[in-house]
Amino acid sequence: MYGVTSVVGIEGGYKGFYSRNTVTLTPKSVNDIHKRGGTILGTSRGGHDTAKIVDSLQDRGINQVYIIGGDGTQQGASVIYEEVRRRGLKCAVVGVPKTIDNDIAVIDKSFGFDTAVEEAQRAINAAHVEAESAENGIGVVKLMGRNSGFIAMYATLASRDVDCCLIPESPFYLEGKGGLLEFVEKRLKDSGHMVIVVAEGAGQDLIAQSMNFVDTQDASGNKLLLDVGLWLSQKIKDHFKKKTNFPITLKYIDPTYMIRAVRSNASDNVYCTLLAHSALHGAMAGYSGFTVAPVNGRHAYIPFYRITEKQNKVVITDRMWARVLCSTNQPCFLSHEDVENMKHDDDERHHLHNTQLLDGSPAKCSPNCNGSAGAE
Ligand SMILES: Nc1ncnc2c1ncn2[C@@H]1O[C@H](COP(=O)(O)OP(=O)(O)O)[C@@H](O)[C@H]1O
Ligand SMILES: O=P(O)(O)OC[C@H]1O[C@](O)(COP(=O)(O)O)[C@@H](O)[C@@H]1O
Repeated sequence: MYGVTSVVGIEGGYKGFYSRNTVTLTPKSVNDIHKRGGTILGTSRGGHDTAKIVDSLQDRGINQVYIIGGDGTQQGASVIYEEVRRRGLKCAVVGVPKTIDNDIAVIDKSFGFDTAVEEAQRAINAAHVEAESAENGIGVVKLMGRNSGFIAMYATLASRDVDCCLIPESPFYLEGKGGLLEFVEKRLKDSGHMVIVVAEGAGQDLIAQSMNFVDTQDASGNKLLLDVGLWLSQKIKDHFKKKTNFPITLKYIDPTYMIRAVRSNASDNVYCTLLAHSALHGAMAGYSGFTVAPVNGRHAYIPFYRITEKQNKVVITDRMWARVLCSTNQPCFLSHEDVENMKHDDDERHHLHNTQLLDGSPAKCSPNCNGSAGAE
């Protein structure tokens, strides 16, 4: 349609720009990739040398670059775009949102999220079957979600077999009145079994405290997480060990990488096609410096600075989290005062955001240097 003659792939993430040769991508070579999990190009953490990346774009004569990944990747794309602009290069920089965590701000959802939620159902179902079959059976399922608990939240709502959902945004505590252990005991007495879904980033402060853990980071600068599923399982076992006549059977399931590795589902496949079309039309129309994705159901071009200014997180004073609490009947672990304070903070943030929009803040999604189209 646009008469493009050459499309190349960069292998191994950002560092692939300057440490590897490109691979030629043709309609034939990518024809079946939606039927596989993972990535044909490979991925990596770290390795963001902006100057070298833009040198490589320049040397290779690349005039459109499509960068696929999560919120860290979009941050990287944003600084590449700034450098491309600073050098005055004719190269469009486009971000495509792909992460199962759904932690990219502004957009309706990221590619991969639906698939992850769907696959998480299998693990929850297994945990439920195991828990139901044993005396005082407890199934603990860990799901991905480093800072954002969307997978855990949606999987919980979708499955309806979950008795308690723990996410990074909602602090919890174990001991004492209103604590998790009290709830577990009560639920076992009432139903004889239960399923707990925990997002990998939940309760990290609690674990760090109990283990005197010092922060370490991966190559991308992300905090290395401790295994909340193992920790929680042990705490629950320890609690019931102290009780006489209350034997439990706990099964811990960690399906995280199995979930990330599956092929995308039908809804994500369609979504991916729309993202690709939209991204391409945007770059061909002369835009640059944007992430493409639907916002309130409409495909939009969102300037990088809007995408990178914050992370998408579950708002625990919103209705969706209330629906989870309603469906599980779990404690909310917060006092009335905590909730009011959070609401107040959210209102203030919302007000500030709207004021910035009305003020007409920083740069807009800019037209590409070839300037064939696009309004500021
Ligand atoms: N603030 C940043 N500035 C520039 N590059 C970044 C930034 N954050 C992340 N990156 C780059 O994006 C890559 C992917 O980020 P990471 O957080 O690992 O994954 P994700 O894209 O899934 O969030 C990193 O390895 C790094 O090269
Ligand atoms: O953004 P992606 O690649 O879909 O995956 C996000 C998930 O990957 C992780 O960063 C873990 O991945 P790695 O073990 O490969 O570093 C999780 O913390 C996070 O929930």
